[in-house]
Amino acid sequence: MVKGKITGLSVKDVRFPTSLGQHGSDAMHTDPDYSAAYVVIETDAEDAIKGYGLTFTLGKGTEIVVCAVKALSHLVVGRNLEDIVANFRDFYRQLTSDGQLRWIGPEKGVVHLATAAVLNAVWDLWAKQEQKPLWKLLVYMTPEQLVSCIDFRYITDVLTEAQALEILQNGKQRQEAREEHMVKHGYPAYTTSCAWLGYSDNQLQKLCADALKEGWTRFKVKVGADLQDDIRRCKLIRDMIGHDNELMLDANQRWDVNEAISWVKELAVFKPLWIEEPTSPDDILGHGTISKALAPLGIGVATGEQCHNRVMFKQFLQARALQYLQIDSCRLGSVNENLSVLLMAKKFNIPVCPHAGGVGLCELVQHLIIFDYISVSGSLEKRIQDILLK
Ligand SMILES: C[C@H](O)[C@@H](O)[C@@H](O)[C@H](O)C(=O)O
Ligand SMILES: [Mg+2]
Repeated sequence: MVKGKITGLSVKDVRFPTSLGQHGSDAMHTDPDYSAAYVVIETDAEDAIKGYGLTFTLGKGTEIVVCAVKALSHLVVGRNLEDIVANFRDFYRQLTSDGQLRWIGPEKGVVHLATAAVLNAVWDLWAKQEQKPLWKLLVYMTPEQLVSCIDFRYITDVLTEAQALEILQNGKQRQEAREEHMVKHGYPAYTTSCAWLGYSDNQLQKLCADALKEGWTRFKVKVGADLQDDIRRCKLIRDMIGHDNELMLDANQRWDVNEAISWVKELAVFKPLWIEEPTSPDDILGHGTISKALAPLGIGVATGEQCHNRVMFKQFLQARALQYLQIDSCRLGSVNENLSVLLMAKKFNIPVCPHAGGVGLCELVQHLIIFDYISVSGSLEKRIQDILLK
């Protein structure tokens, strides 16, 4: 039973000096300080349970997201949790359609990151009051309840409410067996922590050897700044992991479209599964061109960590511009918007491989992808989740 009126919302600017060790560095973010705008909401309920939510940021940007969270808080404080979850679609709309704040979005950029942090806290509060981990709350919601959380505005040309319901109803079939599988085996994952761009070859070798020893079988390497460095590093890692293990590349938006194609062709000998964010995250048709050019080499295009919203994902899917869809628990408008993207991916039969290279993201997004397996896609084929090693 959900209960209580939201009586307070606070937000903290939390930063870790990861840039000192070049942890998290890539071809575009050379000095990232992993950070978060961290939201806590309180209610007047006797249980005193609080909801915790965050959005991932890098250093200075956190200041601005914190301001945006404060600007949204009047839409949250004073509301009854029961009313929010009974009509979650409306609440999502109120947060994303505020007459003054939507001008600096809409549903993108700082204001959308702030929306994600606030809504993540609301979902956390709901799951805690129900005494379930978030994935289980989602798995045990009815298809009607799930659909009532989604804002279908702008996506009904590819996914109507009725179609979403049908997918979720089908997802209920043999759901118990998939839940058991998740509890026993967990979700397949790859490590992104061995080969940040600022790491030396020695460091890369050591981390890769450690990860192999721990049983990791899939590895992501940062590329995009210097072709000769990329060739050397990819060779190093491929030689270590062999051809039974999987290699993925991530360029973090470094290239123009034609440059991406020619650069990745030079790296094709290392047989990467995908090239991630080869160009601007907004260039849907550019991703389509790259996908087409690399398909004969067996290399897919992965993107999504900086894809603003469901509308962009809709177009990526319509344009067949990605082969691996990387949802992010804090870039999209929390669980609500991620649900719509999971359902669209199912409709287009595109595997979802969540992004989680950032503080808190691994912990959050695993709930969404476990739900996806149990209740939406029902498949683990070509599906792996991003994981940071401690
Ligand atoms: C700045 C960050 O570490 C990114 O490099 C990271 O999210 C990366 O793109 C990833 O896919 O994990
Ligand atoms: Mg990435």
